[in-house]
Amino acid sequence: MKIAIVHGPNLNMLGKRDVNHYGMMTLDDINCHIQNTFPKVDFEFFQSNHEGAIIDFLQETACDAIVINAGAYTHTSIAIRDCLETIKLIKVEVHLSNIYEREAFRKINYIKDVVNQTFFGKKEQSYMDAVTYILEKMSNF
Ligand SMILES: O=C1C[C@@](O)(C(=O)O)C[C@@H](O)[C@@H]1O
Repeated sequence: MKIAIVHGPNLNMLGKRDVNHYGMMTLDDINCHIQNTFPKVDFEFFQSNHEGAIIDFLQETACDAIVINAGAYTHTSIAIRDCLETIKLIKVEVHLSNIYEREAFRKINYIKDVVNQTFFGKKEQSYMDAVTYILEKMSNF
């Protein structure tokens, strides 16, 4: 069982972004934290600042489930939404910050209704909750 962890634009800049919203961890810290928390799970980590590259990755993935933080594309990308809608895997959306308690434009979410679940507002813990959700869901199959 392999889980893809997909990080969208600007998430490679974690550590330099607003710590109040995103926490202190860098992207490498978060990826290591995920792997260390779930040592028996095989992960594929992917980050891109490019919408098309994210879509290419999603279309080609051989993973069994997807965790995606689409970053700002969450609020703009019908293309990523359409891509996720086509993929018949367990898909979980995450956000470090609470997108529903920030600017109005962050309340627009093109992704939330083409994924199984969304976790947000708990900084890196949002990713851990997403992986736990997937593992529980897969153990029920
Ligand atoms: O880049 C990001 C990160 C984010 O997805 C989050 O993880 O909280 C929230 C988005 O609104 C923002 O554009």
